[in-house]
Amino acid sequence: MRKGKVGSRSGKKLLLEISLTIFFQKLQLLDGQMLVNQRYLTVFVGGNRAIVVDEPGVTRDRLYGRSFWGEHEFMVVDTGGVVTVSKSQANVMEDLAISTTIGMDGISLASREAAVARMPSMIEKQASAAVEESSVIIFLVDGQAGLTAADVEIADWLRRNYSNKCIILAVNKCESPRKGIMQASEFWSLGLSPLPISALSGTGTGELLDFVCSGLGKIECPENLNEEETYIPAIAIVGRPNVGKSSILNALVGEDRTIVSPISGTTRDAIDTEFVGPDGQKFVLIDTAGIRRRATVASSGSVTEALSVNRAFRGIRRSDVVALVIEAMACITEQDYKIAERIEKEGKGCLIVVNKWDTIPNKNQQTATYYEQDVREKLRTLQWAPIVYSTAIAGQGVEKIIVAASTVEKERSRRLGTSILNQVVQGSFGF
Ligand SMILES: Nc1nc2c(ncn2[C@@H]2O[C@H](COP(=O)(O)OP(=O)(O)OP(=O)(O)O)[C@@H](O)[C@H]2O)c(=O)[nH]1
Repeated sequence: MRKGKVGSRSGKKLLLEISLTIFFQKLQLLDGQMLVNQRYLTVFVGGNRAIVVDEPGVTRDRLYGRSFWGEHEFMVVDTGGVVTVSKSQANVMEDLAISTTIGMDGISLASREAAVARMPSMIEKQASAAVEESSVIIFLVDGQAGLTAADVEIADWLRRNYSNKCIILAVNKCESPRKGIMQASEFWSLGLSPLPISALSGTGTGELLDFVCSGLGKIECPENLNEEETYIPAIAIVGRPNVGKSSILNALVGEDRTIVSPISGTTRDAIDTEFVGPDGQKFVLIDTAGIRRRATVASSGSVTEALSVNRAFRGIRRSDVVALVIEAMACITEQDYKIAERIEKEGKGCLIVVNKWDTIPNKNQQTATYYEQDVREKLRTLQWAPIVYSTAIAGQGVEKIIVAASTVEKERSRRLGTSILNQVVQGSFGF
């Protein structure tokens, strides 16, 4: 669904095939150049999509942003910066992962270390998936640092595996047009035509976008779709860290759309994915970062986490329905209650997902009833929200989440006649 099927913008007849990947090479990330690179993404999609922190390894999942250039519409994919991982680089990445994760996941040190060690390859898998599904690849190199061994390695890898795709070599940080030509000339040896650009000043980015558009295929799109036809309800998946939000998303879409790990704080950006439900209805699923207590986030001093939580709140605001995920064994915590309050305050539709249902021992027919009583008792603000039980790692119960979300969304958008509204307001129904 996601690939090649962007929604339409009224008045546009042609859409260009989506997917243009900008992937950052690892050395650039480790040099702390991500800030500039991310600005480059911002130049493309506008606004403030990706978390931008001058700290390596922040982006982990694939991040999609819709972009326009002239009459053309396409999707830009931002990825983590791992494409080629040598042993020494992998070690650095492990250290980074250790130093930047939240660390309240309750797993043993050995499991944690093993999970951290797997992180670079998982980020790399996400980056490769983005390259795989893209029509155009922008290979971004650093014009100020000059040609590096990693550039050569990546160019070889791209030529070997993706010669059928349009690959554009963009030499970033060429602020001065005259000097830029000199800076770029060094990269001819990669066997691709280097294009000097500056994400900072915007120099050359127009030309780059012209190249991008010429490399994209055309998709016919029906003209003048009305608002109702283009409206796609959004479901935000929110909850405390490590409750299984990403696992639910992956189980629903049937692929590793986001990285799942026992380390809490794995998801950082809010990840949007279009999804078609069993009855053909489309949804946008928004996977969000785990939300810890405000005081805990503040005392951790992590800017990345603070921004992640901010994105999660924005995810709630952008959504129509929120799936509040709680962990079965932990039952309702104070933080779950706080998140529930937030959802209620935002006026969103909601369902409660009790995930990791498999971890409850000796279940019988009464278990869900007892559980429900407890949830109702402790989450009074969401009395009206349906409850769904799931075991995301086995894909059990996840389809019920969509069914419940769809019902909530329909109820939420139901139009009431004036007379019913008057009756409600006047308290005829006992409200
Ligand atoms: N037993 C069990 N484990 C699960 C289930 N769902 C997820 N997990 C495990 O819980 C851990 C966290 O899963 P994630 O999907 O990454 O959790 P998350 O809520 O997205 O985590 P953050 O990104 O940290 O907020 C992983 O080790 C998963 O394998 C489930 O239904 N049952």
